Amino acid sequence: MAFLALFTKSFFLSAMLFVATFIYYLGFYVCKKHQNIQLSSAIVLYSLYLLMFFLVFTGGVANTGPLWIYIVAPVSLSIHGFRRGLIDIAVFTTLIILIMFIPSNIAYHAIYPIEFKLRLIYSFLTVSFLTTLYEYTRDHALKKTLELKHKYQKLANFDPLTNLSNRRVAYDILKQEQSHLSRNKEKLSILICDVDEFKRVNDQYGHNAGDAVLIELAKLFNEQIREQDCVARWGGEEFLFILPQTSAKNAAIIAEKIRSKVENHVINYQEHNIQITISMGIAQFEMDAGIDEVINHADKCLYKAKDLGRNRIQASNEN
Ligand SMILES: Nc1nc2c(ncn2[C@@H]2O[C@H](COP(=O)(O)OP(=O)(O)OP(=O)(O)O)[C@@H](O)[C@H]2O)c(=O)[nH]1
Repeated sequence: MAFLALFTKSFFLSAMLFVATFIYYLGFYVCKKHQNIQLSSAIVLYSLYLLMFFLVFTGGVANTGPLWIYIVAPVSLSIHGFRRGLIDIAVFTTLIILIMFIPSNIAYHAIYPIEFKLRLIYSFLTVSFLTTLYEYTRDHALKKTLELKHKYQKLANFDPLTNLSNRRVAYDILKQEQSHLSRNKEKLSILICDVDEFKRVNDQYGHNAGDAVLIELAKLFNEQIREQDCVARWGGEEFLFILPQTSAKNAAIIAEKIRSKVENHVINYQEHNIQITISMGIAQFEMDAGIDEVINHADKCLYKAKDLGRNRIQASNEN
């Protein structure tokens, strides 16, 4: 359009269009180079408004300048979203009306027939309304999709009963921690914890009471671990603790603290006071040991702890 205006000797219009092109490029540059999307969109949007005011004021080529104002609604709404975009459009419409209806003896501007001015405003408002409706629906659909994404992500990563990480996430964390281990030569230990005679809790108080016990245990475990540790629901009444920068010896101290905390904790469910105990198997990662191998070690220790009478911890070097 700038080149066309140049060929038709509309030098001022051509210069304005070249300036606008440069400003849009500047907006693009700010976005690309400085990742400042807010600033670049403000540059694009408000320079577009200025160009529109200029085209309506001067008439552009043969008084067709006002026909470009329809692009304002979609650009405003896509840049500033539903609410702010609507405010921008309202302010823009008011200024356009002022420019077109201002008496030409006050400011000399392009003269349009009254029918044209009114129809331009009506059609602009109709396009703005339809664009707003579209933007609202799109925004609503996007929010719903993000909500669903968040919900399914949560379902995929967390156990819905206890809100702890599930087995898959625990395995991923173990893989991650194991890779740190080979790089930093740090120690890493795990605890596998199983509720003792949990079937009895279900049989005696009901399945819902069993669920309440698991929820309370998860809370208690979370309170006992350090920031760098992780506790996950490994299976039915089994939990896995991942303890980075921790030797088996220190893991045993942590395990004993947790075991004793559970032993002395009374879980109130409806009118029942439920007391439970846990057994734990401890294993430390050796440099070239695989994850399954270490889990196997911890599992064997857990069985041993159960065999020795439950409510105890057992480390692999005590086998
Ligand atoms: N309420 C409830 N029970 C569960 C859940 N997952 C597993 N269980 C129950 O946990 C019980 C585990 O029983 P067992 O494997 O026999 O073990 P235990 O009774 O804990 O005995 P030991 O492990 O040998 O001390 C079973 O009755 C399962 O139904 C759950 O999410 N909620």
